Amino acid sequence: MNWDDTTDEAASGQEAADAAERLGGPEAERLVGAVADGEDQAVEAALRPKDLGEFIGQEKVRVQLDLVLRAARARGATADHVLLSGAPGLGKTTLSMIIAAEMGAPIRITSGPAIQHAGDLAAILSSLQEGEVLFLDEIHRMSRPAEEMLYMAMEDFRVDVIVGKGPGATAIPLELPPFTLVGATTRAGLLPPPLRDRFGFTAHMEFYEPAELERVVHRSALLLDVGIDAEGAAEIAGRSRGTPRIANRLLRRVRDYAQVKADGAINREIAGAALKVYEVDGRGLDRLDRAVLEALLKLFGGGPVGLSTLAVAVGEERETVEEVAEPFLVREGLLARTPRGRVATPAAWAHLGLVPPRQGAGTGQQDLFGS
Ligand SMILES: Nc1ncnc2c1ncn2[C@@H]1O[C@H](COP(=O)(O)OP(=O)(O)OP(=O)(O)O)[C@@H](O)[C@H]1O
Repeated sequence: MNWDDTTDEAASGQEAADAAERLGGPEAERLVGAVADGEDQAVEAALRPKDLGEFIGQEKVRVQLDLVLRAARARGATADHVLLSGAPGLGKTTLSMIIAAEMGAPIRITSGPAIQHAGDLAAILSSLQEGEVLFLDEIHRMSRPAEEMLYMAMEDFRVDVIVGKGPGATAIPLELPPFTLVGATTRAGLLPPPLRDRFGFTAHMEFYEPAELERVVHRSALLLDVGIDAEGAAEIAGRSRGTPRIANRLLRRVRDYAQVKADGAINREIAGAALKVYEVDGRGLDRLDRAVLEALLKLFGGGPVGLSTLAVAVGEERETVEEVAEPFLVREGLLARTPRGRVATPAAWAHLGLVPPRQGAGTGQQDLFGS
């Protein structure tokens, strides 16, 4: 993205997903990364809410979806196709499973990158049962021919299978049973309008409020059989970057600490001490986030400074700073991307406990160190 783009894309969490796609390691390996790692995948199934009543937060989406599903059930029909957009770890997969459970239907799970040929999609579609939910994660990464096949499947429950090549190729129509497609994307804006228009219901998932994440932490602690008090849950929730997946991951790390260093129960002190060990600060910033902010404030007086210079200063790739660290810093209102370069906000100075330079007083180095 351009360096003068501002908050919109970053705030939506799209960059975190892009970073995961392109950079893999740096985002996927972070304790506060929103993308699932191997351990998450292993334990998440046990922590997923099973019905809409158990699903925390996302009030608007829950109410609207409840209506869509109840109405379909009352008509004895298959539910409309549903598009879920939002950052990684906010509950899109969970919601797709809930849709299937609420409809009493089986679910098939696949993803855009796994469907590279139209034939791959035809094979999946033709083996669906009546009423089945097909969850297509990262739907924006499907190949073009598969996407075009999906248009017809969604609208007419039919696909044309092309047999042969060149002038002799023929299209053989194949009837499909009615099914519900649940598409998930971090990039709703990238979906071609004909695809977007074929979804009967579109839901945008927002980042969670701290109070909602506290409920997520309490619920998960109960399922994991870990004792936690209200302040301990608040401490974890406040550092979870608005994302249930991160809240659950931090809870597991704090649980380890509580088991080794105390009696296994989690309170504020234990949570704070554990997350200090893992270098996740009170606002959910990790080592990389803080290195970027510190360089911006201490070396460049709060900016403006160019991205490449900032990246060299922290010893990271430009892309890592731009796509892994910055989106959350922008979303938190700690850093701004301006046409002249990266600039720290007053909140950034306050967060690191530093004093911003006076207007026109140079880099602010003296103020920073209290002289
Ligand atoms: N509303 C919620 N209430 C309770 N737990 C939740 C909620 N949303 C998500 N979770 C938990 O967060 C974890 C991640 O959720 P999920 O896998 O559904 O996210 P996702 O949006 O599909 O992520 P990705 O885009 O990376 O696949 C799950 O283990 C689930 O238990």
